[in-house]
Amino acid sequence: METNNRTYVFDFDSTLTRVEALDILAEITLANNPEKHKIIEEIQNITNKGIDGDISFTESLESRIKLLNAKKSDLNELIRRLKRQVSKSIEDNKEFFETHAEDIYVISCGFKEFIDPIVKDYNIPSERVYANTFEFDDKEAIIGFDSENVLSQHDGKIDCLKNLNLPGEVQVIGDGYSDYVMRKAGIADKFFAYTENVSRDKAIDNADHITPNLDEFLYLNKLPRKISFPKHRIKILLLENVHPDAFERLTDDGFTVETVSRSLSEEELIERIKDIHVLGIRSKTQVTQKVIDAAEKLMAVGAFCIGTKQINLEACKNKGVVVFNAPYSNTRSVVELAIGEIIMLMRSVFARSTELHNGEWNKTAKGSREVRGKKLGIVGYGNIGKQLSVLAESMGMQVYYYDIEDRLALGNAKKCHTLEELLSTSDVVSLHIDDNANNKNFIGEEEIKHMKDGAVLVNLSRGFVVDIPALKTALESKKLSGAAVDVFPVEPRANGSFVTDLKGIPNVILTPHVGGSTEEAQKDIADFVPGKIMNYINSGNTVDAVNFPNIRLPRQNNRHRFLHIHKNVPGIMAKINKVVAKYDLNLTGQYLATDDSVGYVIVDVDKEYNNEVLQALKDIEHTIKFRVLY
Ligand SMILES: NC(=O)C1=CN([C@@H]2O[C@H](COP(=O)(O)OP(=O)(O)OC[C@H]3O[C@@H](n4cnc5c(N)ncnc54)[C@H](O)[C@@H]3O)[C@@H](O)[C@H]2O)C=CC1
Ligand SMILES: O=C(O)CCC(=O)C(=O)O
Repeated sequence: METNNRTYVFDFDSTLTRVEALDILAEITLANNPEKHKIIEEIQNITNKGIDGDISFTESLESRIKLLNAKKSDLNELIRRLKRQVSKSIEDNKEFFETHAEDIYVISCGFKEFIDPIVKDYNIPSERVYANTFEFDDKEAIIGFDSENVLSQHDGKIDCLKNLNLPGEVQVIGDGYSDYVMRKAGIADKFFAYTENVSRDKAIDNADHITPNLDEFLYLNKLPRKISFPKHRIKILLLENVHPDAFERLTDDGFTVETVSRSLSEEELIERIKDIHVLGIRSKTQVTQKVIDAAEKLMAVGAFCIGTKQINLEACKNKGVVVFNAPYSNTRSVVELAIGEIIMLMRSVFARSTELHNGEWNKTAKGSREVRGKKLGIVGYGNIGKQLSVLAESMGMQVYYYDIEDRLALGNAKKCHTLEELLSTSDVVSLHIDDNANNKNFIGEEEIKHMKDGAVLVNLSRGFVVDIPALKTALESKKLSGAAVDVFPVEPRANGSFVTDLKGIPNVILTPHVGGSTEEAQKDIADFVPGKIMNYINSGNTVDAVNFPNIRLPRQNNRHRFLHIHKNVPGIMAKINKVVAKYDLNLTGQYLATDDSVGYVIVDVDKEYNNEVLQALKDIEHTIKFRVLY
């Protein structure tokens, strides 16, 4: 048990629990009442007016009890429900209620009948719970409350706290103005507006501190807590119109998230990145060395797409910034677009459609071919190439593929040993190679020469892979009968005007890099990437990181976890262990993952440790980043 000459006075409803208990009681008692919603709304209005001090509390209590029409037996169900509705950060920090049991009080205008059983689980005995009590009739119906209790009176909390005459500094934690009044009256020393469940302007405006959860309260008071750094202090910036689900997932987990619908220029990003802990981007934002140099707090970058060429992965690694992407989420979307475009090109549908848009009826079979039995050449037999192979074959196409790596053929696909072999065989060539810089101008004049006359080319990989002037010439000379291009060597940062040399050429389908832009893909990415980010920030896991040693860590309870990222030079592990030995830490786990340039050590220790150990670990030469998780 610890004490520091301070007492903590907690409100109950919407502070220790996520809800107002009488609202829940109303849901129980009015379950079968046809007027249920109307009555509950009325009760909530009365509750809010009482909390904000707009009507007298006694008046609010009387009116609500009348509307509730509750019985003693309803309280059992209420207690059962409230146990499941304890505020998340209160639940997470149960240890605080154990270590400071002597210093914690509850002063509430709710009722002891349901507060006592809930807070008992948090080590707060009935003697330290100050609240109202119900009055029952002989049939055990709730008919009123003990009107002698000061807490049934307007601003009753003031008298209640005054009567307690608590020693030392008194801190009040609550969501309402009726909690603040104790501070206003000069009986409490500090008022913390607790906004985890509800944000009330009158409380916030008057608070000494606003605490979005108990973590922040404990952090401000330098008290032991479940996580070392409150999550809402971790700032996440999501650019480029990342799907709103990502915002929701990350904010639900407690992070502070900002979104910008477009990509930022290097200068803009340098300015914004300074106080950002996690950056989320898609394919347009360039995370350069200069950006990383300016990123003082950056811990992770999430690429909400497959490609990571836009990120200087080495610069990130050297700064201890872990990068994640979504390698699978949008692959099916790209494949479906490729299939659609192959059919459209082979049938010259866009040419016919454009003519008709311009008022020309041109019913012809010329330049219109089935895909059945045609040869599809897939360049890059990775996650996308392979799926395309399966779908194309199911439409009756003969599939050929070429890859620099050994890739197993799916179905009846045939492997080509050279690019030339594939190009000279295929009626359709579809590019699905990765975004590495060596693939610049991968398809140019020479390669096009090897293609069959009248073949079509589909590029949904990266813009720089195709030499655009060479493609333009081939299309204009009719060497190629069509092309579909989704990606361009230079793409704009935001939606707006855009010009390409391929504009206006018949049977050329142009799309603004939308291969992976489907609702399904974006939703899946918005689930996948935040999951990886949260896993790293919350527990140190680097599984699936693209630039960092991958490590899957076991879950830990009642332990502290130190994360140490350092340059991979000899002797660091020994130095870490020297610190561990010097401060007599009781290790419960130690993990190490390295690559050529960085080492990542995770140290799990028992509850107690000397704070000096943190500085000692930070001070180890070649340390890149160090943080304590919990
Ligand atoms: N248009 C869009 O919206 C989207 C485009 N993409 C792009 O699609 C491309 C493919 O993505 P995934 O299939 O997921 O990648 P992946 O990494 O799974 O597969 C790429 C394959 O290309 C092969 N490869 C690389 N260079 C090659 C070369 N010079 N010659 C032959 N094979 C080569 C690799 O060995 C690998 O098997 C990437 O460039 C990605 O950025 C991905 C998603 C959406
Ligand atoms: O739509 C996006 O954000 C980029 C898609 C893409 O090219 C990728 O995932 O690599």
